[in-house]
Amino acid sequence: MLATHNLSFRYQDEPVLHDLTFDFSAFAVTGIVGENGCGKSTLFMNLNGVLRPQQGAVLWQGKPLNYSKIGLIEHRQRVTTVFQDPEQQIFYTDVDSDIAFSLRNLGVDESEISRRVECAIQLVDAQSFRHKPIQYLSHGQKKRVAIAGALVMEADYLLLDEPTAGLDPSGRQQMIEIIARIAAQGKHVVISSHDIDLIYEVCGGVYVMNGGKIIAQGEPGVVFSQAEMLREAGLVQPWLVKLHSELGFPLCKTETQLFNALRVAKEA
Ligand SMILES: Nc1ncnc2c1ncn2[C@@H]1O[C@H](COP(=O)(O)OP(=O)(O)OP(=O)(O)O)[C@@H](O)[C@H]1O
Repeated sequence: MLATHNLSFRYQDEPVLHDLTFDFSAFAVTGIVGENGCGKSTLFMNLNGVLRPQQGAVLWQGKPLNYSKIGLIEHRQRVTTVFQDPEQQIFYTDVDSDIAFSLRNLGVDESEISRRVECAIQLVDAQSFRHKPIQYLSHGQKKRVAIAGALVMEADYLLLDEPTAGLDPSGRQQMIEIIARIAAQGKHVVISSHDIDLIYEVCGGVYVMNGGKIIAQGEPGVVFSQAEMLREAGLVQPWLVKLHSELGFPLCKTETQLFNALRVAKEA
């Protein structure tokens, strides 16, 4: 449903994205990895219609995005974005009002707003801090509020820009669980990150970007086995893939799976 076709974008004289063809419908969770400055955030702003490509197109159901005011309002109800810095998306001092902001702007009925806010709060596990003023929340909690604010749109696609940036290990683990819960609800999630371990663990498909181009795509275990390609893109292999390719450990998606496999092998 959400895709791009030969999309190229430049800021004034600086070309940033080159001839990008993505299909984000094949997997529940798709990852885009690349080093700082390779164009991930610029791509997201093209995908949600904030920026418009000079060549090629963003496609919805195979048709080029309609950039009229109405077209963009419709598009943003199908594709919502959560940016890296939650402060950019926080407008109120209380959690519930902040999460409801976009729906109130759209004039959605108050009982429907309450229903959607409750669902979003459950999904991001925000029950324990929903009554605290937002300014007292931790960075990780603010990120979860920003995600809830996107989830209430009940869009088909959620774009997450660097969802684990600035999170401690337990916040990171909670984010992984939240992404899994969102995907289990039948939504598509697209994650842009240079946290390659995250992308390896949660994504069904992955694109590697370098210098605004796609240099590899496919199943994460296969793509991330190409150590030389990743080095050229300024990335390192996920540690679980490295253990497999360099030391012959079983290829596992998560640390838990690896420990279980090693325990079984030890007992055998
Ligand atoms: N508003 C802008 N005007 C001009 N150049 C910009 C603008 N925003 C980004 N750029 C440039 O576009 C390139 C891609 O930036 P972008 O933020 O999309 O990369 P990124 O992969 O998201 O980086 P990071 O991982 O650091 O967030 C960089 O060279 C950046 O300097």
